[in-house]
Amino acid sequence: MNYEQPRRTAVDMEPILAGRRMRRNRRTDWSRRLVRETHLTVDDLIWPIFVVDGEGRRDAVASMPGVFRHSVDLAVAEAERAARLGIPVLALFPYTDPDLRDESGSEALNPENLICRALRAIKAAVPSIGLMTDVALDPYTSHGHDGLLDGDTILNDETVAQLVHQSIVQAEAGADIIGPSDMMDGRIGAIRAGLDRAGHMDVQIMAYTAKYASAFYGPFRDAVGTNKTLRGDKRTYQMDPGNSDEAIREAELDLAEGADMIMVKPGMPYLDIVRRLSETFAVPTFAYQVSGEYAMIQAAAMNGWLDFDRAMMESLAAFKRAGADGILTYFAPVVAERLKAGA
Ligand SMILES: NCc1[nH]cc(CCC(=O)O)c1CC(=O)O
Ligand SMILES: [Mg+2]
Repeated sequence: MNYEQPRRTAVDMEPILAGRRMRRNRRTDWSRRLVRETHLTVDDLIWPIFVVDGEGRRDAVASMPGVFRHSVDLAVAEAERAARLGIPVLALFPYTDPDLRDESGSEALNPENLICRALRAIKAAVPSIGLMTDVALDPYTSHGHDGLLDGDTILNDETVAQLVHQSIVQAEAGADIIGPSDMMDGRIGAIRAGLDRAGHMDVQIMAYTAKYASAFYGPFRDAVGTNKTLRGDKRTYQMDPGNSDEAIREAELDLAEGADMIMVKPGMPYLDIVRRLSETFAVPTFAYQVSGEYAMIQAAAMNGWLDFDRAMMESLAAFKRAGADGILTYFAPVVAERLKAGA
């Protein structure tokens, strides 16, 4: 068979193109760089790290290859590394000893708890880095829920009162940004008022504004030990994955209550929400590329099914394109190193 184009089927392209050739700008590397609309920089990164009791401890998280739970001394070393790389903020998450977990999550209020000790140690050693903390009760409760339970019911207002207390304890220990991830109603306003009354008017709040009831949190729950403790699911407080307008109302409320920054979580499956919120509100809008997203890319790369570097960088570029001002990502140190190398 001869597959050569017979002359008579050749189309005259000139009237169709009329000189409009999109590929012109894509021909060379310098031109692609020149016309690129969005850029990822190290300033976009928030690095979530896990801390655990002990000393010299570095426990691998099985479902998150490359991620560890660090004891406070080694978390300080990680913070030094982050500062060297220019990462602006670390987000701290505790693996609470099972013996310290109880029905009401009382360890969350202990000024000597793991998170507070980590905050003080990192602040003292690396004063230039921003520190964000998670406000919710799940790593501290025996049932793994973010709130207080009465039977099977999460008590909203009672929970909020405890979250206000938790926030003040964290601010006292040195938290710069409070990150309420619990999805109780009214907690942003209550936390703002509580922080102000306690003299912490400069402590920022990044609200987990549109946090969905997602399967993509699985590996994180391994890391903080809540896969073992969690009874049931979080669908009475986290958002339904089918909803988008509801995210707008959540953002309106959080901003009216005093949030300095808003966040969408998970990230990649919810880029439409990132776009809507960043366009609608024009306030600093963040996305959390969660543990399950990290695990997906890592697992495929480890199998040789994806090019790790390219998939990672493309996934992060997508957040910028969607309008995010920054990304919480477990890839942060690897990305920062890659950006520093000029790649
Ligand atoms: N308040 C808990 C919390 N804070 C951050 C994450 C998930 C982060 C991730 O998956 O990387 C979760 C999990 C949950 O709601 O069960
Ligand atoms: Mg809300």
